[in-house]
Amino acid sequence: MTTSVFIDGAVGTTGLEIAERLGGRSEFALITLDEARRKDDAARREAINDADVVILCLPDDAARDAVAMIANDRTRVIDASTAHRVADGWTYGFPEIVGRDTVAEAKRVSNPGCYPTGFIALLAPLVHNALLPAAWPYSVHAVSGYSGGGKALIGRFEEDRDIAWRGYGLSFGHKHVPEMQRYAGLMIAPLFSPAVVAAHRGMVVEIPLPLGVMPGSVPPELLRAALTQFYEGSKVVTVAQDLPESGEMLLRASMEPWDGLTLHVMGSADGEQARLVAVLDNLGKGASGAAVQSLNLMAGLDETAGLRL
Ligand SMILES: NC(=O)C1=CN([C@@H]2O[C@H](COP(=O)(O)OP(=O)(O)OC[C@H]3O[C@@H](n4cnc5c(N)ncnc54)[C@H](OP(=O)(O)O)[C@@H]3O)[C@@H](O)[C@H]2O)C=CC1
Ligand SMILES: CC(=O)N[C@@H](CCC(=O)OP(=O)(O)O)C(=O)O
Repeated sequence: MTTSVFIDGAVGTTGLEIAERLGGRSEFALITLDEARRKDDAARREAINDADVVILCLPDDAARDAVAMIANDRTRVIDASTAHRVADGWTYGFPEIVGRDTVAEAKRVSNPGCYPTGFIALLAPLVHNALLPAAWPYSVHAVSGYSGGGKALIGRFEEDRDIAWRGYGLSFGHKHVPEMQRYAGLMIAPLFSPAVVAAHRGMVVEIPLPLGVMPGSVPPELLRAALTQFYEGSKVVTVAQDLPESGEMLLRASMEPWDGLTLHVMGSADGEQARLVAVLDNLGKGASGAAVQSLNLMAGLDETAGLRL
């Protein structure tokens, strides 16, 4: 059976990468709107209601408007925006965390944010299994390639080649904090310090852990073992067992599209400190790859079909 798919926002950064991953796949038939009609509400309404699955790759307000255009009981949604990530009635599209069957059966799926993907992948299994405390003020430092800010930020970084690093979120309240707190099961909102580097894609999310002063904490090796067991069998998420041989971690500006996620647990010799680090592609498991993974499950297919792993 063919699943018809309409990508609303198909020529944006996320939309284009989803279309690339669906290209040549006979299980899906893409509904497309030409340049003259892609922002025409009547045309979008028709395409949305014709589709079995609509994937929203739009700014938050436009995503809310698109959902309001659905006038049938059949059309299912994957929303790549932040609009519905902690909204009632929506399933968080993180199959490894919420369960593959839950995503497969969902009608309204909210694609996780790019930074929260790394944060939640590292913390949720450990907090849910009481290996790390829920009542702790976690910090999270992260860098993203500039494609994370869509067409506008890509334009800015490609115009001004002198920006090497851009810290932001300086007045707090970043839009990703609520989903990080909710799905990692935390009692206290994490302190989030995001930044952008002069690379098109790629992301590193780091959570420093002062284990020695954290109540009920366990040694770093146990944290790594628990994550390894949790993600056993996943073709998308890998837990590194050793330190990189070179003794350093690199994000390369030439990174190719990649839909995987690698988790690292690095611990000090005395076990008093650890660094949890997630490495991903903001446009891969952080956006388009995750949307295709959920779409595969919703269509009853292998979750990794068409992914770049
Ligand atoms: N980039 C990333 O790494 C990630 C992005 N996301 C989310 O995905 C969504 C899309 O982001 P991204 O692809 O980066 O953004 P872009 O700015 O690259 O693309 C957004 C697209 O939406 C189009 N658009 C805007 N308003 C409308 C409308 N009313 N009707 C139809 N089309 C419209 C834009 O048109 P036009 O081309 O004319 O401007 C543009 O093509 C956002 O909500 C973002 O938060 C999520 C995770 C990561
Ligand atoms: C580098 C950059 O600007 N990143 C964006 C997050 C990516 C995004 O807009 O998408 P999601 O919220 O859907 O993940 C930001 O920090 O606002």
